[in-house]
Amino acid sequence: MKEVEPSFKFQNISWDDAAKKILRDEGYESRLPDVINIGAKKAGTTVLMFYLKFHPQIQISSHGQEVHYFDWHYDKGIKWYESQFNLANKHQLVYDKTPRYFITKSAPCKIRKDISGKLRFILCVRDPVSRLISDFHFSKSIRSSRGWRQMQTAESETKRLKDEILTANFLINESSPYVYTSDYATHFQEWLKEFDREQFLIIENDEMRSDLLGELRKVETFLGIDPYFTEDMFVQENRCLKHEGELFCSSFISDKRFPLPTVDEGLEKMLRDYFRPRNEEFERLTGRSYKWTNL
Ligand SMILES: Nc1ncnc2c1ncn2[C@@H]1O[C@H](COP(=O)(O)OS(=O)(=O)O)[C@@H](OP(=O)(O)O)[C@H]1O
Repeated sequence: MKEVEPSFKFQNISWDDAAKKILRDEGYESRLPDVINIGAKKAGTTVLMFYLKFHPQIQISSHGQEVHYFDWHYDKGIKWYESQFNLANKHQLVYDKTPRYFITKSAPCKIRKDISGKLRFILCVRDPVSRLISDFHFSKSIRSSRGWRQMQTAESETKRLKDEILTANFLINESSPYVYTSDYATHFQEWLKEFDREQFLIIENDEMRSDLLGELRKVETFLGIDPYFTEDMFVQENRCLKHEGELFCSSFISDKRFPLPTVDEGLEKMLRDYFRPRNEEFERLTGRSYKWTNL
């Protein structure tokens, strides 16, 4: 009898399914995440995933994007969630990054119920005021047309920012999503109702900007995976990574083709006064200090 070529065996199934079959034969399987980067939005979550995906023991979503299961796609079911990730072998960890989970009140409880085993979380944080400005700028920049952008000035952006984050009585508007997302203590409290503090690694944005390799090593240690990143891999001011003889570069700098708002002394003081007690509470909850807590 004629031997059937392996490629022939797969001719009625997609290339993707054929590749998956080969991987399954080699011990790869579909799995729910072992580690979730829960946020916060605009605190450096993309750059962190860009590098971690090169680690041989990390598998991310197959489309390389945020999965948004526990906030937007929960009705699609857990099998759908599982199917969003690359197959992983027993030495690898499956990694989800969806910064909106951090502020989704129902997410911690859903995650605890739906994913068994000892999950680990990475929480990226940043000076709440600079996070707020980045979030404000970025949200509008992705929604707005080029014509709109060209008409913006620092003054018009400052006015728009104030309209968004201040109430009619010129107080900080707690329900503005920009303000709300930067109130780390309120959100983290919800996570601590369901998980132990030890399950979270906090990555601070300024520390990641000044010592990317150091922070990646913290992630490796926290996740119990082999040390992979070395100094010589990072080139062009950390924007590119040398991996298996190739150079991979990406731009993580948000689109700032129209002016940023100006945060004058008065507004900055209001924001700092608003966030200070919340930052202090966040320090207490996380058991570590941040340079921006008492600014
Ligand atoms: N190496 C490094 N370290 C720390 N932070 C960095 C790094 N590279 C980029 N960035 C900044 O990360 C900001 C975007 O954060 P996120 O990727 O979490 O944004 S998002 O929520 O996924 O949209 C975004 O901030 P802004 O530029 O202020 O908007 C990026 O500049």
